[in-house]
Amino acid sequence: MSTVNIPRLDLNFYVNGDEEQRKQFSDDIGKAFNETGFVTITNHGLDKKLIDKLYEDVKALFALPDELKLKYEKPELAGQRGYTSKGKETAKGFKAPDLKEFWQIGQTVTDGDLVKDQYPDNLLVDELPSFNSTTLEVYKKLEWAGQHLLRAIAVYLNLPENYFDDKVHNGNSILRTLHYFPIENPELLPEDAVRAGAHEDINLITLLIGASADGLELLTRENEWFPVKAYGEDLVVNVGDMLQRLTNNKLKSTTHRVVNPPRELMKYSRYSVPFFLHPKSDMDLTCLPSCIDENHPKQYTDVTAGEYLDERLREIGLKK
Ligand SMILES: O=C(O)CCC(=O)C(=O)O
Ligand SMILES: [Fe+2]
Repeated sequence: MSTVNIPRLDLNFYVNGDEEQRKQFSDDIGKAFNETGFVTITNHGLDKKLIDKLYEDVKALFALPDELKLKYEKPELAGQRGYTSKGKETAKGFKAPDLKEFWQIGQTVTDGDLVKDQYPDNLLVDELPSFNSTTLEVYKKLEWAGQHLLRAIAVYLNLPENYFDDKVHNGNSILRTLHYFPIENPELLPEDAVRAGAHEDINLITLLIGASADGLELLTRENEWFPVKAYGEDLVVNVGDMLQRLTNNKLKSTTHRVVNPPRELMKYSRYSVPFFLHPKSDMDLTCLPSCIDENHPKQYTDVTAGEYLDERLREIGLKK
């Protein structure tokens, strides 16, 4: 099996470090995003207590009866807010849907920004007020961490440090709480049914809480699957297709999946919480001129983030 370097980086080095530490952080994250598309991040601003509380609330949500959760499934929202039931999302190129259900929370604009009109309101879980408040707090904290990671990436790309700031302020980010549900009879599953089929994320970067659980794997350049492991409460952070597009493939949106556990463990749940950091929909994803040269001809047509998101949601069956 090939070995893959997924460095563990301390966000505090970038946020509060001296010049040398900040430069080191930018270089390290840029290099890892160029090579494997994945890093793990410590000192990201979410303490263990908040993460434990989040998982407690997420478990309580999915433990609610299916009929009750279905009350919060709104097909007109294309899964972007509230509940998406089992069997709804299918990775591109797969026949069987992923073995998961999820709940998504979007942006809450409170500063009068006109972008508010573009976003549907979040659905609140009447039965679990603490789920609503915890996820909102986690959303804000991950937005903060993501903004600082993008600053470090902008420096690596020789852009102004604040290049992404106004593009992600009040952006269309999504916090997804995920439940890979127990399967009592794995032998009855369709052949290609997995927890999450091989895919690339759509957004700029993804910050994932809970990747200490087994199952997440990335596809190496040698076309081998390699397990991604995070230490303790570290976040796993990876490049999505929007950032890959913007950088004309300089930063890699690496294919990943969540495999099924051994048969005897299929009857246990797996939970995870990715935060998909999206810009506002008017962000121009045209390849940066600095990422195009003789050896790296332009690979993508010009598109805005909003147009691109629409196209991708149709592909995975969430938007009709
Ligand atoms: O559950 C995980 O560990 C990863 C989930 C994921 O890749 C996704 O939802 O895009
Ligand atoms: Fe993903």
